Amino acid sequence: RSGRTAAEVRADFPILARQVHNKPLVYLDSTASSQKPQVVIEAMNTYYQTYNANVHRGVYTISEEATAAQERARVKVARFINARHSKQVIFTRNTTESINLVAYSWGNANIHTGDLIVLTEMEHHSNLVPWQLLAQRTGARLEFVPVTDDGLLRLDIYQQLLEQRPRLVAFTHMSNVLGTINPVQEMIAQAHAVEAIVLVDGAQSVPHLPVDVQALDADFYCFSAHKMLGPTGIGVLYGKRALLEAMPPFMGGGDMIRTVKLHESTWNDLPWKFEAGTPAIAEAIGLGAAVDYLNELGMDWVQVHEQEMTAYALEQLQQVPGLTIYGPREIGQRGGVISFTLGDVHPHDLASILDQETGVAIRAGHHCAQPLMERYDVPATARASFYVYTTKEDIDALVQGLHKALQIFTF
Ligand SMILES: Cc1ncc(COP(=O)(O)O)c(CN[C@@H](CS)C(=O)O)c1O
Repeated sequence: RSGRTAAEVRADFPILARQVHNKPLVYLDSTASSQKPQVVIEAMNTYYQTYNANVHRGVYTISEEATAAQERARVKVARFINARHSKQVIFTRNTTESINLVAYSWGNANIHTGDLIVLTEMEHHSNLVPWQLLAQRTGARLEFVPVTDDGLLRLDIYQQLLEQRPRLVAFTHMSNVLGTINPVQEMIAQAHAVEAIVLVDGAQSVPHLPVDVQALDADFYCFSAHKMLGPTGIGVLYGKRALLEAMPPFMGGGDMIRTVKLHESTWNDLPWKFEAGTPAIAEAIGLGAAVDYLNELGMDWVQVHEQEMTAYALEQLQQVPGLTIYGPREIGQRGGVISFTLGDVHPHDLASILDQETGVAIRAGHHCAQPLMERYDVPATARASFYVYTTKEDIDALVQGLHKALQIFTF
């Protein structure tokens, strides 16, 4: 919708004017954390400079302004994912905490010995370990949907697992390693047909794709501000109202209560029942500014831009000798995350050379997805990822860097 070019967008991100090792910074690790536009930085500074106060409690102007700003941010987030009501938007610290909140609050109350939880082989540790801990606490069992050689879920096996009537199904909307975009709407409908509850890990989808939680009919949907142009320290748990109303609090403390006696307390309404203590106020305001920025660009623009960058990158990378790409080749089946290996060059060495020789920043490692590394029999991969500020010149710099690394490592 915006019609702006990535080159124009780049000017909004102060850090992208940086040099590293006397070369322009080429930031290709937005999957780990995105960069921040000036308007997000300014929104947070303005809060600290002109209306810094605690929320919900003060009966003075700047506290009322801070409270209003935080709740405006919540409404913006609710509209951004098309939640029916902003009460369904719980502010957490990050995707990891959002998933843990569901595993402890909904899980402890609803998962029992012998119950089945279905996950997939491509999950991030944050959407795997909380369920392992829940299974250990309750005696539930985990089953996993495998991934094909080119990074797609085995939906036939997903169907078979659903026949065992799991209580809970949890999967990522987009893989942070393979870039695979899963058919979540269809997977949710199939899980609901056997009365399973579905949690979607949206850490890599909300920043990059239009997400409509009502159309998807997700029961829980989780994501982080720092991956979508916002600050670290704040994330979101979206949940269906009836589920959130029925769930016991996750953490106890100030704000999440209605009345407190020495021996027992009653709880506040949604969303505050799940927001104990002083919230991340500046971060909520920053997230609100990030949502405004993305709405200005339009998520359709974001998705199309990233598809263009991904198509160009796949085309260029495939010409690098000895380079192996992991994940779907079809642009419609993947987002702007490309994991790859370059011959037998260790990804860590490759990332260091790229940083030192060309100013290119990519991720190297297991990307908090060790089971997926095992599935592809690699100790680690290199990973390049794209966002609203990525240009073809960035990708050219990466490819030139890879050729330079080949020279260094093959003589
Ligand atoms: C699919 C997916 N699910 C959960 C998380 C966790 O997000 P937090 O904001 O850290 O809680 C991430 C964050 N993945 C980063 C850090 S490992 C990456 O470099 O891939 C993710 O990609």
